[in-house]
Amino acid sequence: MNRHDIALIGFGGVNRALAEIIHHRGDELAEELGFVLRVVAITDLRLGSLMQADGVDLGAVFAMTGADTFAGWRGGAAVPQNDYVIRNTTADIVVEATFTNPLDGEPGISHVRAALESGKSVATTNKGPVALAGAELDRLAAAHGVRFEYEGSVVSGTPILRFVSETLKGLRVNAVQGILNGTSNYVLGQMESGMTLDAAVAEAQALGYAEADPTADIEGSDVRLKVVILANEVLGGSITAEDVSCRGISGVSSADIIAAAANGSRWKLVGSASRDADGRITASVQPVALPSTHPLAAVSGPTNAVSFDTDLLGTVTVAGPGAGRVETAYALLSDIIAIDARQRATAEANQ
Ligand SMILES: NC(=O)C1=CN([C@@H]2O[C@H](COP(=O)(O)OP(=O)(O)OC[C@H]3O[C@@H](n4cnc5c(N)ncnc54)[C@H](O)[C@@H]3O)[C@@H](O)[C@H]2O)C=CC1
Ligand SMILES: N[C@@H](CC=O)C(=O)O
Repeated sequence: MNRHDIALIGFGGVNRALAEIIHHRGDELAEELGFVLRVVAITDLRLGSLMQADGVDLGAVFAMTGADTFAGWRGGAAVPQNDYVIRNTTADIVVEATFTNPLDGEPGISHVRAALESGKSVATTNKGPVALAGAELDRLAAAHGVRFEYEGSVVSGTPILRFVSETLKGLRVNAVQGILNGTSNYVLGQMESGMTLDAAVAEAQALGYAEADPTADIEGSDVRLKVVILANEVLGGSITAEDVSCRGISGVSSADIIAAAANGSRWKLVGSASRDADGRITASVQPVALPSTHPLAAVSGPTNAVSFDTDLLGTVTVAGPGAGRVETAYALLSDIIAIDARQRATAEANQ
């Protein structure tokens, strides 16, 4: 049976959840998908790095506690030798899930670049490389005959990007608007129930929804990156983060929320982008008090929703999990499945 060897770069909530899926559901997935998944390398800031071409014992990794590192393990080191591991691992797919850096996309961009340059396909949930260097990395992947997949960079495991590129084929999407951040939506909901912003953020962190620095969720820079990705992927734009005006939810007070509720409205952090007749893209992130009749008003908790304005079908709205460790790990699995399908199609075409 075909096999994909995986290198996990970053071993926090999302990549650990992917490793658990592979560990617990690997046999079932192999039967269903026709390929085996095996982890052959892991790097993480806290754990160090591990390269084992014959497959990492994931049970032993899950059993690590406290200050344990990979030092002393066969093929292990106490420091995360990311570049060395990415370039020298026997993996054919590198899964990048280190933190999203909204300023310059590093170290994610360098990790993805190193993987593609060394002939490995990449699956990532890291928004930095996609939003800040997506076009360059797409070109690099094509030049090396490998894939760069990033379904989880927008709306977690809910397959927004492939929904547009595969299911909405033939339609022209002119605008996109959505609730694109699970943490801020969860926080606004908890504030509706009387919780403070700080307490609600702490809950979102514990639940695995928030960024390493939750300022990105609250001040809107996370949604800003997602708007860039949607504008470029879905509307065919080539905008940058600077083109997206951005205001987060820190200015929305409990009093604002109570006043909105009295009018039947709910505050939501809305990201949007639209293309005018000349092809110019206008994009923004801002909190809006939506009337209860608005399709996005009822979207609660870490759920996200995106509305696509299309020429032939009118508005199509998709809702689903927008954050969460397991939900986002599923996005990575869907990327791996897409990489496998593309490789098989190429192999068949070359026969
Ligand atoms: N958690 C979620 O719901 C979602 C997360 N994402 C993105 O997925 C990525 C991972 O998210 P989580 O696992 O939740 O974050 P996390 O903070 O739990 O894990 C990130 C891991 O990367 C490691 N790391 C950071 N810098 C590193 C470096 N230079 N070298 C090696 N390891 C490094 C950290 O030690 C940590 O274990 C982030 O980019 C996040 O924005 C995307 C969609 C949803
Ligand atoms: N912190 C983000 C995670 C997904 O991108 C969010 O809350 O949406």
